[in-house]
Amino acid sequence: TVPRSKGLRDAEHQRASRIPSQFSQEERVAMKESLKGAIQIPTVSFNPGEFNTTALAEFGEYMHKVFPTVFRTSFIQHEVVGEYSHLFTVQGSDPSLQPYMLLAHIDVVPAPDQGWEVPPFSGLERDGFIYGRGTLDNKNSVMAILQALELLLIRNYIPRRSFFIALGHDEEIVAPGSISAGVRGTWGSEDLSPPPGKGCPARLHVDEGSFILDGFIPSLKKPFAMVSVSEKGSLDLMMEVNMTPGHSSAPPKETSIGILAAAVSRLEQTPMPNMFGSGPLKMTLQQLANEFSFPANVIFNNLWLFWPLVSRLMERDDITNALVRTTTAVTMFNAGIKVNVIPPVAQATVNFRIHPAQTVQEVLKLAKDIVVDDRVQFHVLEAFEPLPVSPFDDQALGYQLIRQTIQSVFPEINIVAPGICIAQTDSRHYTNLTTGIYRFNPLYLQPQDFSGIHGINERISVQAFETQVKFLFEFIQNADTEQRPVSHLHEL
Ligand SMILES: CCCCCCCC/C=C\CCCCCCCC(=O)N[C@@H](CCCCN)C(=O)O
Ligand SMILES: [Zn+2]
Ligand SMILES: [Zn+2]
Repeated sequence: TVPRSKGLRDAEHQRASRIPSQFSQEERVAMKESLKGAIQIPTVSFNPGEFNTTALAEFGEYMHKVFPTVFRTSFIQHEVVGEYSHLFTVQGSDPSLQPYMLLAHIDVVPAPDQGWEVPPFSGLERDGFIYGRGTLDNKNSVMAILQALELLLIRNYIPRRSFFIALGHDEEIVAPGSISAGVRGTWGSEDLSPPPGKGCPARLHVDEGSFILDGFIPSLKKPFAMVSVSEKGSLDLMMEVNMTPGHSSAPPKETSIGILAAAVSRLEQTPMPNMFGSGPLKMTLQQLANEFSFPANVIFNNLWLFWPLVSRLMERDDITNALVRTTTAVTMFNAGIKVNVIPPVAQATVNFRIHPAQTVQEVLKLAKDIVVDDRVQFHVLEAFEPLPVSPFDDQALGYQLIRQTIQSVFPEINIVAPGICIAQTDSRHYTNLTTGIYRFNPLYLQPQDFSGIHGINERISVQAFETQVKFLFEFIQNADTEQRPVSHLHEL
């Protein structure tokens, strides 16, 4: 008999053992209530070492409560890393298939009540939406990943391809990333060959960091899925001015506050150079070109000619501006001790998000050339270079698995394009483990929803969360393909 080709057997196997992503009404109610319960636990991380440890510990217990099957399944190992992060190793039946990793984070940024329609840690449901800090960033992913696994296990699913679930508790702060530090510690930070029994380090990661984008580009009426194959770098720069304190009845010409305020103002008034055309954005727009209406489709199909116009148009909106340049955000200003005392010190912190065509050092030098005042001291608090571009061609297993799952769960979406994440994710800690790092949240996002991330009235629709669970339910099964990742060397 002629042996079946591996591919055919693989496809047949996939079809034969496929578990349909249909959930009972009871399961659908339970999953939304589980998300609400997660939102109600205030796992806020403030600054390095400043976490709500009570809430983080409570969240660990909560996961055991709502996902009992995950925790009692023999082929799933659960480890607590760095006291409050969680690493699940799901052992597949075919050890020859290289594993992958699903990343999400438990911690959230603070959320003062002011401006919220409902209390930010209430998890209240209104008009089909669940409100709360973390509903988009990023407890939705924590809960959707574990929920999908729980539902698969209840249906007697056994994975062929091993995978890891890494749930960090310090993603939102300046930190080495305990879960990734813990994982590197377990797997060996430089050595890609793992210790015995730990399984190969994951060859692809899927994390937060992009969405199905709807309404972000004028004249692009249709939503499209952008899978972030890279992410901007970051530079947290603290600027400081020190002066001799004194009586405010005889003030100097300039105080430390005045000097620093002028420096900060110069930074804000002098945007970093527009780098349109160097980085993934041009690729994203070229893939979208035919989705635009006339005359935009002509413009985006001829960027060689129209790029100056496009780069100027993209500057107009805060979000698309973040795609064409290194952004400058003055986020903290602390100074003064008393109304009648000349302030001895003034400090301001600037958060730069670095375009892939620039480096930390280049941005630091540009900032100094803009401030141009020797009385202002520069202190780098944290810095990360822009990440390399992950492969996204037909051979890129991770990208193709995401694309395949998008097309099955969101059949109405006909464009999946690679792009760049304008924010940072924990995936930046894993660049020494894999080149296949992808950032995608299977949710529709409109500009007004983006303002909820780290802002007020962050919310997710019940339907969107259920679809996110469905996506992961499908993705985990799609990953059971026998296809093997191909090592890539990729230049944009
Ligand atoms: C051409 C199409 C237009 C693209 C429009 C992009 C719209 C924005 C989409 C996604 C942005 C990702 C936001 C969600 C992830 C945020 C993760 C986060 O908050 N990370 C923190 C990490 C902080 C680490 C300590 N420094 C952050 O970036 O601040
Ligand atoms: Zn996040
Ligand atoms: Zn965040």
